[in-house]
Amino acid sequence: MTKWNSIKAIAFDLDGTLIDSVPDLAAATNATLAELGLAEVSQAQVRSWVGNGTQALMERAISYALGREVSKDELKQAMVPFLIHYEYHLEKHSSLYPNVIETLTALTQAGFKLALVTNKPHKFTVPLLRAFGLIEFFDLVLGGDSLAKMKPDPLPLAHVLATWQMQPDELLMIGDSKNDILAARAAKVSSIGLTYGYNYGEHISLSEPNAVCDDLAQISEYLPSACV
Ligand SMILES: O=C(O)COP(=O)(O)O
Ligand SMILES: [Mg+2]
Repeated sequence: MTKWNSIKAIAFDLDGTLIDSVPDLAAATNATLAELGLAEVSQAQVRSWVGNGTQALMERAISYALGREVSKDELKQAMVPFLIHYEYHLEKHSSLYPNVIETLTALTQAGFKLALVTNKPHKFTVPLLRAFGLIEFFDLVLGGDSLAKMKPDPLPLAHVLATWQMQPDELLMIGDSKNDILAARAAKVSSIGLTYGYNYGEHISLSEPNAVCDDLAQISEYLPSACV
């Protein structure tokens, strides 16, 4: 098995990688749709719409419920209740995937620096990380609105590299979505795709990450046992 001996830092995606957040995203989506007098959608539908931030999720949900495109104004109005509902639901029915704490603990102890690079708005990311006891693992947390562009743009990963004064071959991106893999490729960073998360209903291997894992614990097989 190839080991990436140059890796010193790892950028983790959040939704579908560390936390199964769809139950709460679906609850907030449906509470918003109900306020707008629209029919509920299923968790499976929400799962296929997650990936480009909360605004894109709401746009997809309302457009599905209305059966037509959503205007900028309609979306802006819908985001007001959605943000309130998501703040309320946030972690209530979400859960950690297997081996998350164990893997992050082992990586930290081995000396890797960890960044969290999500498309979720920053104001939800930090409380969610806190609620699941993850915040202390990360030296840098970037939300989808922290910079001018979100994944699949390479900007967030370029920001991590610049902040830590690292070369692309020293960083590894781990995520469940094509947005993570495309962002990594564009930043010339290697990536591992996870099969258990959300990827618009597509298998992550179709996005051609450098490796594919079914469980987060498997990523250590690709890394040196200690970061020197
Ligand atoms: O908020 C989203 O749509 C996806 O978030 P993620 O980048 O952590 O998967
Ligand atoms: Mg994700």
